[in-house]
Amino acid sequence: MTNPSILILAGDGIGPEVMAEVRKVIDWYGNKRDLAFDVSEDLVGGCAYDKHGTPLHDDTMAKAQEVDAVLLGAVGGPKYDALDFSVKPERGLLRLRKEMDLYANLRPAQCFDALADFSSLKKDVVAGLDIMIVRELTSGIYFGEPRGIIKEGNERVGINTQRYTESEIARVARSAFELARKRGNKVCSMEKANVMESGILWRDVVTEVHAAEYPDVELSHMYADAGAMQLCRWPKQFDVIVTDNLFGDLLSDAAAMLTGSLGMLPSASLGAPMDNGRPKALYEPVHGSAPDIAGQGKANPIACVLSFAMALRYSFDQGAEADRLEKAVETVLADGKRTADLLGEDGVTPVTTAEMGDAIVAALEASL
Ligand SMILES: NC(=O)C1=CN([C@@H]2O[C@H](COP(=O)(O)OP(=O)(O)OC[C@H]3O[C@@H](n4cnc5c(N)ncnc54)[C@H](O)[C@@H]3O)[C@@H](O)[C@H]2O)C=CC1
Ligand SMILES: CC(C)CC(=O)C(=O)O
Ligand SMILES: [Mg+2]
Repeated sequence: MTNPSILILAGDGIGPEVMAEVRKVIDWYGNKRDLAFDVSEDLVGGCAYDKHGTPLHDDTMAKAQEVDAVLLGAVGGPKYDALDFSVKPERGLLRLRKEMDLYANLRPAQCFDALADFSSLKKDVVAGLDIMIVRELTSGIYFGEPRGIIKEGNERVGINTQRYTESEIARVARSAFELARKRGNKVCSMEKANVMESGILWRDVVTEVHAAEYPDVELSHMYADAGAMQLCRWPKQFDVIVTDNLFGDLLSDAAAMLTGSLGMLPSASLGAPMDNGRPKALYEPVHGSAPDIAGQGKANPIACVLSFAMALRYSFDQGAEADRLEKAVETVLADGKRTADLLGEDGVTPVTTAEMGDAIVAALEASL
């Protein structure tokens, strides 16, 4: 039997730094759990532009379509800010998501007990928090046409289009309802049906899918601005939140801070099942390339490590090993290990990115 295949696209900025720690974890599984993966690496984002003049080479795109899972670090950075929009690093990531048809982006926000004091909210508001944001990932305003910057009279006009079809809304709604059934059985759908036609359609379709296929799941609706407020006020009222591409992007960064840091939030981007019954999948931290700390050994690798835990769960049918890895992260945090982003003012010396990765591997080892 061949090993499951993984394509690593570490990308730019802190991407390669956090991915180096995931490599340690992957190697540990190969050596200690008889869970070997065929790992290949390639370029995406600014580093791909530097080499090929495009943020995603066609060969890389083809490889991504073939493997069992893609692990991505992050893309972008100030070096590429002035590039033409068509070759910006971020466009490489958007192309991957679109062409792999990864429509359901799962962004779990869980607050580890050891970090409940550190969250930007009060301890009782976040302790035990476990919510799942399901963000639509392949449509909406990041992809809609027309788009561009045009000249109108004497001034420029920037245009983006929010566009959703019924089927795009229905399939991500189903992902959210299916997940809810395995969790707290509640879905809150967020849009702005008060001011956007796409929001009206979103609400209608989610309501129809619910009535026809998931009447056992509790469904509520919220305008996304009020949802942002409720996420900060009392996040534990939510179980699964389903929302569009733009609102999901914003709400998940906000949810990250409930857990302590943007460096804590993993994600899984899932598409339709392949021939083997597993979804097409890409796993990546929610954060970006963090140019302000890149190259300094300060990046928190936990979001990327937890993204690999999601790969173990959703792509490789290794739920128990995913639990083991999440537990290892919990142990390391309970032991007081903190990267700089998780430090308060109490004078604790931060660990480096590599030290955090080593500590996670040591905790895995101790779990045997
Ligand atoms: N999926 C991706 O590849 C994403 C790429 N980006 C790109 O990244 C670049 C920088 O964007 P920003 O808005 O600064 O967002 P960012 O997520 O890179 O950073 C925001 C803040 O969070 C901190 N941070 C992020 N990840 C961290 C980690 N693992 N450990 C410790 N601190 C961490 C950063 O130091 C920074 O202060 C841009 O080019 C942007 O387009 C942004 C978001 C997602
Ligand atoms: C490059 C952006 C589209 C990525 C982003 O901010 C995200 O997906 O969270
Ligand atoms: Mg984002």
